[in-house]
Parts: sequence; structure tokens; C-alpha cells
Amino acid sequence: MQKVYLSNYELEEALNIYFNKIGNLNAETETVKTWDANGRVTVSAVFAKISSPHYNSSAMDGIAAKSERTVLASDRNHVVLTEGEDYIVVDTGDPIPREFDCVIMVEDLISAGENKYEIYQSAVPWQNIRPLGEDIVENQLIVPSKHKIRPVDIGALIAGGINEVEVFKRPRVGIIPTGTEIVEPGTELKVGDIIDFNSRTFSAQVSDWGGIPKRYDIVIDDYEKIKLAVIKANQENDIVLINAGSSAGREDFTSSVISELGDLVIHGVAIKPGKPVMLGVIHNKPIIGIPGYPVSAYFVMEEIAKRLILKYQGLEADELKKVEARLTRRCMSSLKYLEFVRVKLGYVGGSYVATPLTRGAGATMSLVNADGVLEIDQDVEGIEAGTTVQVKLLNNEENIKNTLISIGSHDPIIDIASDILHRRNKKYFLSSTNVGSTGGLMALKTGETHIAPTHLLDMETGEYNLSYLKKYLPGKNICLVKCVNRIQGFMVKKGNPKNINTFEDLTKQDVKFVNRQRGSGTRLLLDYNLNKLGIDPKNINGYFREEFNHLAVAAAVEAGDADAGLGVYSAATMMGLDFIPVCNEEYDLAIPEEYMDTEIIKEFIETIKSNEFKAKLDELGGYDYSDTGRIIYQRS
Ligand SMILES: Nc1nc2c(c(=O)[nH]1)N[C@H]1C(S)=C(S)[C@@H](COP(=O)(O)OP(=O)(O)OC[C@H]3O[C@@H](n4cnc5c(N)ncnc54)[C@H](O)[C@@H]3O)O[C@H]1N2
Ligand code: MOO
Repeated sequence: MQKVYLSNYELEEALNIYFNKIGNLNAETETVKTWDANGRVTVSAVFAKISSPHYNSSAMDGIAAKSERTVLASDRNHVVLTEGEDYIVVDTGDPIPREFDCVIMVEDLISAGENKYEIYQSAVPWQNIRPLGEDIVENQLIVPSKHKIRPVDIGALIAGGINEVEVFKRPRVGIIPTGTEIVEPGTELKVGDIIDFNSRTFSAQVSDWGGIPKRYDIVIDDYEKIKLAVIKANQENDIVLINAGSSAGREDFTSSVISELGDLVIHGVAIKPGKPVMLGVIHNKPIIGIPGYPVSAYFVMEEIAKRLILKYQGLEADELKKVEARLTRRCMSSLKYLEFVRVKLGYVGGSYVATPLTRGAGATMSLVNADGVLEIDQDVEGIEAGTTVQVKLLNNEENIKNTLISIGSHDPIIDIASDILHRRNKKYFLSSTNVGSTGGLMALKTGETHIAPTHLLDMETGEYNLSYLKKYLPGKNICLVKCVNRIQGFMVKKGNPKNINTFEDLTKQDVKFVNRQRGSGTRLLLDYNLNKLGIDPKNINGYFREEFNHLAVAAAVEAGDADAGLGVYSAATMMGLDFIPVCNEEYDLAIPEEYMDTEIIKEFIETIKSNEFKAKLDELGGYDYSDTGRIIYQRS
């Protein structure tokens, strides 16, 4: 029987206990050739053995001369110098014999017959000479201790006569993926199979932090097999990372294996995600049991494994820079854990806004898309929207400031515009979040976004979007930039096996529908039509199942979870579905007038007007771009 109740040590406390237990890591050192030392960390300060240059050398091509012989030279009084007696010819880098004390550049010499030059200005002692030790003097400090050697350091060390340096050994880190359901990438997937990608992310992280990763084969959930794998990895490495099997599941054997082979110091730390982490020691070597969920794994790697790997090299983790940002949504948190919330940062109207990304521990894309991390302390129950928070940066500020934020209705063409915008001008990015049309207008209201894609049908007038700008954003000057007319319709399996052609068909007994979330334009379009036709939504099986964008709806139909969903033509074709057109609608962009003059908005409008963008729309099909880029000003 596995231990079900985990401990809940605060992170710092857990690390203290663990590092104390491991004791002196005895960070081992080794001597390597200087030219192989890039990225390695020096054990002690390194001082030059020789000066550089180690002799007085010419800094220019010309002649080495005696300055006292040049004193009288001027434009009106040329002085003639004789080779051997007054000068010798030198090239850059040549040694300067003792009897000479200056170098005159070849450009300043006038030939005066064989072995003679005339000069027309005097030279001062040491001019154009690089004196011995000009760059590096013998015994001078080149790099301090615990210094990560860079390419420029390698040059200076070698110039200073240092051909070998003592550095900390890079810890060898064994990585064991576990789980009977875990398969290698590229395997033909069956339901229940999980592709192992964590171990590959770990390997890359370990390399980034200076360790030497060694990934082992996937081990199935079998006590003896896990034990053998751990014994081998423990022998062959300095640190072992074992992935998954950390929680209380029936087949989570890792904790028992660690306890049997060594000491399970801590199982459970008050961080979320990542709480079931295991910190153990086997034969004086650390072993960390990392939770299976990729986001949990990421934070355990960042907060714990990284510190350990750096410690082996005499280093400490750098503090990430923090910026102040306004939180756009309320963020609840458990009083039991320090919580790491991935956020998207936007720079809107001169300050940062932080929008929490998907919280789930399985959401790898929340890491890919994160610009920063908001840490919610253990004793805090949550943070209200509008609060100014500190966000640890994962992305560079310049990139964030050059990112156009789009929040609103989803269409695959926004991703295409994002790609073309960046290709047209490398410094710009577009980040889009799909919260539906009304959600987008609300985000404009609270200043979270630059643009809001919207397709809202006014049920009374049959007109799109404009009346909603007035309704949701009273008193604001908002422009409506026309984007596309697109076809909405039913997305159905190839061949339309359930013969779905009308809204009435959605009420058939054997038809399962998948809907969009409330507030989305597509949902409004559905409700508008149902209302017009007098169809009660309750009679549609699946009306209450909500997805957040067109592709997710299409994916549900493609997977056979639903027979029909309402969405755009392009999403249906991308997923290999059939499409039954229902109507045309206007998908436009609401943009506050104050942003219209910014470079990034101008570039974005040029992007959607570009031939490249239009060619992509043709490829996808179902879009009419005859009005794209027209601006309607709506002033209050
Ligand atoms: N009854 C309880 N169930 C769970 C608890 C709990 O307290 N009680 N804790 C949850 C939390 S929190 C976490 S975190 C996870 C930890 O799971 P395990 O470490 O035991 O890992 P598995 O269950 O084997 O896998 C979970 C999940 O992780 C992904 N995974 C696993 N290995 C890989 C890999 N090599 N590459 C990519 N992804 C991987 C996969 O999605 C697995 O489904 O437990 C909760 N359950
Ligand atoms: O700790 Mo789990 O790691 O919250 O998802």
C-alpha cells in the first residue's frame, strides 16, 4: 500500500532540510584545457602567468625609429632617416628592438631613395608601440572564482598563458521516465498512450544549467524494474531524476523504491503545481521524484532540480527580473500552497497587464505562451482583478512591448496574421486569446487588449458589430477595422452521415451537438437562429457542452464526440470535415482610436491588407476580403 498523505513543507524549508541532508555536496573539480572550458565554472580566481603582449610590439605597419632623431621634423623641415642607423622596417606585432622607442606609420613616410625615408612631423616616445603588458600584466586577475567562463574569457586566459583551468565538474544527471502508458515519440498511438516528452524537456534544461543529461529508457510500472533502473542510474550519475509515479496512484512505486534503496527525505512540498515531489538520497546522491504532469514537472525542475545542479557547480540561480503589472482577472489560490500562475503579459497604454493562462498542470502551452510567472503566496487566498502584482519575467521586455494583444473572438486567420506580421517585421509579435466577441469588448473596456476581433449580430437591425461597440464601450472612441466576411455553417463528419442540413436537424434524437461558449459570436448566431425558428435549445442534445474556439469544436466532431458543431469553413477543412453553409457574417476588429496611430497597429492593418494574407485566405476558403482594412470611426 502506498503512502497517501504527503507532507506539506514550505519550499524554502524543504530545500533547507534536503540540502542539509545531502550535506557537503563535495562539488568535485577537474582540470580542463582552457579551449574546452566554455560555460564551465572556475573553482578559484585565475591570474595571468605571462604578460600580453609579452614584449614591446609595433601597433602599426611602418618603421621603428628613435624619437630623438625626429624632434626637428616639420612640414617645412623634412628630416631624412637612414635604415639600420635611424630605423628598421616593422609590421604590426613585430618586436621593437631596445634602441628604438617609437613607430612611424608607413602613411607618414616619404621615400627618399634606397634605405632612406623623409619624415615631416616629429614622433613622441612610445607612439604606436604596444608596450609589454599593455593588455594583460603577469599576475593580473583574469577571471574570479565561481565565474562561468565565456568565449572572451577563453581568449584572455590563453593570452595570459593559462592553458588549463580548474573547473567544477558538470554533474551527471540520470533521467528515468516511468509509466506503463508512456511511449516513445513516433510510436503509433493507441487510446491511453502518453508520449514521453518530459524526459526530453528535462534533458534540455539540465544541459542549459551545465549538467550532463543521460536519459534512460522508459520503465514500466513494475516495482522491481523501477528499482533496477534507479540502482543503475544512481551508480552512473551524480543526480537522478525519476519522472511520474509521485502521487498516490496504485502504481506509483517511486517513493517505496527510494525508501528501500536509501532515504526518502521529503514527499510533498507546499507548491502548486508540483506538490507530490519526492526528495531522496541514495548512497549520498540526490534523487528527485518529479510529478508526471508537465507543468508540475517544470516548476519542480526550476525551483528544486536547477538549484541542485547549479550547486554542484558552485553556482546559485539568478533571481528573475520582476515587473509590476495589473492583473486582468481574479485569481483564486489555495491557502495550502505557494502557487505559480503562468501569465501572458501585454503592454497596453503604457503599462503592463497580466492575464493568467490556463491553470491546469497538464497545459504545456501555458508554459510556451507564458511571459512570466505570478507567485501567489501560501497565506494568500487569491488576488482580485485590477490589483498590481509582481510578475517574474520569462520573456524579454522588448518582445513583450512589441507584442500586439488580441483578445476576443477566434478565427484561424488571426494565427495566420500573427505569423505574417512577424515575418513582415521581425520585431513585432501578435498574441491572441480567445474569449469570444463580448469578452473581447470587455477586455477593451478594461484596457487589457489593443484589438478585439468580434462578430456580433444585432438581432434587431441585422447589422454586425457597430451597435455592440456603442453598447459595451459607451463614451469611448473605437474604430471598427473591417476584416473579413466569412461563412458559418455546420461542421459534420465527411459524407454528412447524419444528414444534418438545417437547425431543425440538430434536434434529431441521434444527433449530438457541440456548442460554443456563451458570449461568443457563434453562440449568438446559433441562438438567433433557434429563436427565429422557435427551437427550444433543450431539445438539442449537447447544447450545453461548450468549447472555446472553432478548432476545438471541429476536433470534437472529428473525434466522433459530436455529430455537428457550428463554425467557420476553414476550421472544418483544416480538420477534414464536411461543411454545410448556414450564413455569412462580418468578422471585424474593434480598436480604440488612441492606438490607431501606433506603428504596430499600422503594421497589423498593412498585414491584413497584404497579398500574402489574402492568398492564405484563398487557400483556406470561405473568406471574402473585399472590404478588408476599411476603417469605420465611431466617436462618442
Ligand atoms: N488521488 C490523487 N490523485 C492525484 C493526486 C493526489 O494527491 N491524489 N495528485 C495529483 C497531482 S497534484 C499530480 S501533480 C499528479 C502527479 O502524478 P504522478 O507523478 O503520479 O504521475 P502519473 O500519474 O504517472 O502521470 C500523470 C500525468 O503526467 C503526464 N506524464 C507522465 N509522464 C510523462 C512523460 N514522460 N512525458 C509527458 N507527460 C507525462 C501524463 O499526462 C500523465 O497522465 O497526480 C495527481 N493525482
Ligand atoms: O501538484 Mo500537482 O503538481 O498540483 O498538479
